[in-house]
Amino acid sequence: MASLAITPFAARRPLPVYQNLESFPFAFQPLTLKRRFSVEVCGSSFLWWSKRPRRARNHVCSSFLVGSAGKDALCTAAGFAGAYAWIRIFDLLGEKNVLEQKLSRKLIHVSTGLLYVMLWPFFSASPWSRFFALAIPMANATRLAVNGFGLLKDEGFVKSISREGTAGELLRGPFYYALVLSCCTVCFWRDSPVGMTAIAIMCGGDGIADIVGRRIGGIKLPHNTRKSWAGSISMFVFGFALSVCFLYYFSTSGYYLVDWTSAIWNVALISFVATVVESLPISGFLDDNISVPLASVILGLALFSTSM
Ligand SMILES: Nc1ccn([C@@H]2O[C@H](COP(=O)(O)OP(=O)(O)OP(=O)(O)O)[C@@H](O)[C@H]2O)c(=O)n1
Ligand SMILES: C/C(=C\CO)CCC[C@H](C)CCC[C@H](C)CCCC(C)C
Repeated sequence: MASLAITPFAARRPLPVYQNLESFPFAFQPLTLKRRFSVEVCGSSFLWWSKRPRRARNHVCSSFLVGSAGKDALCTAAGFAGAYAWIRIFDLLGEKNVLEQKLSRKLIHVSTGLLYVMLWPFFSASPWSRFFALAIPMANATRLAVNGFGLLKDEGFVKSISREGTAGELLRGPFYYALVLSCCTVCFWRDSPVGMTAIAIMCGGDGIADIVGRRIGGIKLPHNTRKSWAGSISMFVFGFALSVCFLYYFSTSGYYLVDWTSAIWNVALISFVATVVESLPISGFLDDNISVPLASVILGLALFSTSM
């Protein structure tokens, strides 16, 4: 099994969170640092937290939670608006014939999940923040279901998300996609590399395989003549590169420490296995948006388990 690759700061040192946040490279930094004491208390470990006198603890934490709830609500609202606007842009580009429907759909597949994960560090250190983040893919899953079942008819939305322009399609690949983002948010959130690696490979890797495979094509795979070497190699390369970018992004934001030598090997192995799974002729009964993240999560749990 792999050696210690990634260690959450909280597991190593009792009070590191504000130090991590000092290297936080984003616009929300002043807001976070003003609440330094609160962040230390709630964002570190409950063990340390429970050693505080009860009255002081309640006071600090209730003010922290109220402040963080406002910040989290703002991030959730930005996510709702961002997702709506982003899909609308692709809808307009499709309408104006700037992008063909298949490419527009794949660009949405590649970009939305990656942008969603990039939003995670903007949420507060509250233990509830992941549930605020969860509201974003859940709201989009609801939008897909409502349109997919025909309860609402948003033609632009259906056109930019579906392959053939039929509403029923939204209930398959796109719906699974939103569910996978939701599950990774709840189960892994930002102090684990497992979920973000699975998302990077599902969004970036699998999406790019389609874009490159359709355009370059060329020699087909021996075990699946619908897929090409060009598609699979680009899936491996982009899945790997985007996963490494996420590890860098979240480690420099202070969520965990990375031992790069073993982390790179772990991510390469996960990307390779996910690429092999994507290449198998099984998408008729198991959608790529389930098989690829499932394989990545299982392997990620095994490889990163010593350091969780
Ligand atoms: N490893 C891969 C993956 C995809 N492709 C290309 O991308 C197309 C779409 O692949 P895929 O996404 O697996 O097909 P669908 O499931 O039909 O599409 P979607 O994921 O958009 O639902 C394939 O026909 C093929 O031309 C490829 O060449 N090599
Ligand atoms: C076409 C898709 C998958 C088919 O393989 C992707 C569907 C995307 C969903 C409709 C929208 C998902 C939105 C994200 C959860 C949030 C993005 C937020 C960000 C700020 C843009």
